[in-house]
Amino acid sequence: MSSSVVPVAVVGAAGRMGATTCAAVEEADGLELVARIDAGDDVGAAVRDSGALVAVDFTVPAVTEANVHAILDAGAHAVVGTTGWDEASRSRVVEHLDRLNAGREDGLGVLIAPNFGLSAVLAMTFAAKAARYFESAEVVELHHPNKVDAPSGTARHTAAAIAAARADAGLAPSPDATESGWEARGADVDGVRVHAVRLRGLVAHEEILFGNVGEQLTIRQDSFDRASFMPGVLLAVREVVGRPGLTVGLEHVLDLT
Ligand SMILES: NC(=O)c1ccc[n+]([C@@H]2O[C@H](COP(=O)([O-])OP(=O)(O)OC[C@H]3O[C@@H](n4cnc5c(N)ncnc54)[C@H](O)[C@@H]3O)[C@@H](O)[C@H]2O)c1
Ligand SMILES: O=C(O)C1=N[C@H](C(=O)O)CCC1
Repeated sequence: MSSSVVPVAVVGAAGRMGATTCAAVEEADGLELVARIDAGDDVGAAVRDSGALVAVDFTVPAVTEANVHAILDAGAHAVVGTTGWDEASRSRVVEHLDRLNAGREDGLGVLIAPNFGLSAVLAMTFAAKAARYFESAEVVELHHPNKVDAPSGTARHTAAAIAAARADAGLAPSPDATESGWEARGADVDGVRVHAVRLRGLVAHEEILFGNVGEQLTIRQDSFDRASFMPGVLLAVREVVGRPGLTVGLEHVLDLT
């Protein structure tokens, strides 16, 4: 393996996204797939023994944080697509990175992105820009019925960005006269209602709805094939090595912030 080639391990390699990522890495110039890791494997040992410089995690919410700690202890950077992260789990990763990187110039990096798809990242960016101008905002996410978590990580990331923009603009809560049947109003993510649809035939889709008197703005993105996520995954693999610490969201790598 020449020194310019980046060795990459994939964790969750037998899954929908992991298998797609393995194929993409094998096809990519300058990257070499050195490990396919899945349930039952010792993630840290497999990453360390493979000599991977970067490990990509597409597993399940219940295990992704533990996998990232194991990847870091194995001396590799992590690119994480698995969803289910919250402020507490992200903080524990930051603490781990701070300990490992103390005094180092070339510290380890972790890049977590709820969505690596360009259309999704742009939709989230446009929504954050539009949010301050509308009285009402709601998010609808639509996915295949094999998805284990709801709302999606993309919808949570979108709603959090909308909520931050609304707070920055000093907006009042969106109007809602609901008195009963709150279970039909969807999840409350930072004060933004998020609705989840699961339907055979779908892959990954999101609609962001903004409303004012007499008008509506709808921002929609569709991922019809998991190939749509791969340019972003490969970009993250190449970028994470030079980004010590925790980066959350591909928008920071696409110069959209
Ligand atoms: N960021 C993005 O762009 C993006 C895109 C699609 C999916 N996702 C997320 O990626 C995750 C995986 O989605 P999927 O559709 O590939 O799921 P999947 O169920 O098809 O794949 C998950 C894989 O992880 C493996 N696994 C489970 N526990 C493990 C462990 N402890 N160690 C190693 N491997 C383990 C499973 O055996 C399986 O092969 C989900 O959280 C999903 O929300 C993110
Ligand atoms: O297929 C999935 O599962 C997806 N999960 C991510 C999310 O939860 O936002 C990204 C879209 C596809």
